[in-house]
Amino acid sequence: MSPPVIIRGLDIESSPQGGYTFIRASKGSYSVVAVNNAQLSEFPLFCSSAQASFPINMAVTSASLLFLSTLISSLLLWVFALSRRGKSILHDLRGPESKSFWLGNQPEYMFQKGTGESEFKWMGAYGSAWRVRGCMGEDRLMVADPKALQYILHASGHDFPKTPDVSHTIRMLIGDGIGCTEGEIHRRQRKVMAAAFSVPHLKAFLIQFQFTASKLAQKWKDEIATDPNQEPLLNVSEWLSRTTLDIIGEAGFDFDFGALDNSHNPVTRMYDSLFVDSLYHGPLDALFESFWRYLPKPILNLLVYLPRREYRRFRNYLGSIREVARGIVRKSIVKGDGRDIMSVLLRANDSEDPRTKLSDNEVVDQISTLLLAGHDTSANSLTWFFWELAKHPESARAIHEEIAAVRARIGSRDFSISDLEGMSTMVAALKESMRLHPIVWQLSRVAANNDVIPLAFPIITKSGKQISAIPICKGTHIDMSFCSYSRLPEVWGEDADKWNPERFHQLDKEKQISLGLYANLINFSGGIRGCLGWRFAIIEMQAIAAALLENFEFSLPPQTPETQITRKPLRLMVPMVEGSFYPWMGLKVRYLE
Ligand code: HEM
Repeated sequence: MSPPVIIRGLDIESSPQGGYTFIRASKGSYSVVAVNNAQLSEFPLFCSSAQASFPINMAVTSASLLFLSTLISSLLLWVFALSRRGKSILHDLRGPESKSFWLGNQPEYMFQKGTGESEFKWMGAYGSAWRVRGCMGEDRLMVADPKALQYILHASGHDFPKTPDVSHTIRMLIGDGIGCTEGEIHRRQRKVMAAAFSVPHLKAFLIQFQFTASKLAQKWKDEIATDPNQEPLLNVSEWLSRTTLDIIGEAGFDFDFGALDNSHNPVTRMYDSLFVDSLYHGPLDALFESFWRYLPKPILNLLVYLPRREYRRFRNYLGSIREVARGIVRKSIVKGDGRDIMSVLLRANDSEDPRTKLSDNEVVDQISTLLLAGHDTSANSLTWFFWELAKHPESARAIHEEIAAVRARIGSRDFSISDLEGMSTMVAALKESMRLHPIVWQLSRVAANNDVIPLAFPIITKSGKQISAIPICKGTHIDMSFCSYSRLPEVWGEDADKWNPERFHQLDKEKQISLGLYANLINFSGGIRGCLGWRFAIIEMQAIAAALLENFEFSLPPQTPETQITRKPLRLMVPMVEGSFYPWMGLKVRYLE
């Protein structure tokens, strides 16, 4: 009897395919117990012992056919993988051994318990660049080196596009928005969108950020007033997510999602669960997605119709968001003179050459892009910031004092951009928290040509040579490990693993290799695909942080296995406690009288 096959992500009670019913048989495996509701004796999936209702000869024939086709395809894949391995010139790079030909090292970093645990170990052993194995023996390059990242993101234009699997997953969520277009289409979309992110426009949003932040502060005061200990445990991650959804709604599209007022708001609820299915991703998903790069686009576009819960969720999400987005575009066109991002974008688009203008559908899909790119990203980054302050009360105290001093100086008016920028203790703590917790913890790219990647910090190869550049072949996959760069001792100092906001006052900027868009951090990526909303995010995060830290103090709840936070490596790095299915960052919040 062949061993049971692990199928993750299937509903236990029923499967959409052909009326099979599955039950969990043993550790993570599933067995078929009924076909079209006819009860069978239980048998592991794909096993030939379905004699209870299949005729024996039919079962044997199908099993033999299955065995033969598996053997032939395995052989073909093996030959294919070997031929690819021959082409790779990464084999002299040091890197972790892989336990599986099929999956390589992928499970060690895609499904690790805490984001970066494997990469930090590898970086310690091999330096700032190393080889990892992808699926089917593929050699991939993993880099944390600032010069290498600089070269891939900034210097090489469109020579390192996104990998097709990643691009396609993004396309399932945002349609044809800027996040998944390449080459000329990307250039065209970015030009129009950049107009909406000019500095004067963004500065005008400060009032909106402050209005929504004070609404959140009022909600928390109400929660505190009704708590018997005046110090409730709040899921800060969820509150911030609702706050930033309302902000991007108002500032982005002059649209009120009402997320802070109503947690049952359908859009908020869609976001709450959008990525939960990736919790169930397992090795088979990694293997499946590694084939995507060989599929032509028309076939890729059909994948979303596969009967998987995750894809169904993505389809429903994109359908609903496009409905909302069409309404927003209609309203902005009628209004004509709005100051929100979408209105500015529409005006910029109108004055474009008709040949390079965004089509109506492209405009609609920029809304889903901005919603996805511009809401949980800021919320998540702020969540880690408040967590760090709860762990480091001395830093929090210094910030409270700094804000109080500014308040004493300016009286009751709102903080201006220069007041916020002048809060150097708070700004340094925000940077330090972003450095320790880059929520986009890695990005993958593929080399469009044979190339040579320069390194700032030379590495030693397997054959003992010291090299300061890595030659790569066209088609090589590169995993840019943002979480590793952010802890590189050569860049951040020997205490790179530790919380030390002071470092941002002490770093020798002359010695650092200029990378990324803000404070030499890589959180916003960089170059031609760098985050368009980074200034928006910085002003937004500073405004929310100041509004909350002027009023509240954060502390950790008693630490038990149930309250221990892990940095879950989902599509974004999110806080979770073991066994939960939603982002969770429970902090005790006290009102500062
Ligand atoms: C702390 C908050 C944020 C972080 C950490 C962040 C991070 C990133 C990163 C890493 C990328 C590159 C993704 C890739 O290459 O696949 C990106 C792209 C992008 N971000 Fe952000 N982002 C943040 C906030 C925002 C906000 C608030 C907006 C809009 C209001 C925004 C809009 C965009 C857009 C439009 C792109 C696509 C750029 C392109 O492909 O050319 N982001 N962001």
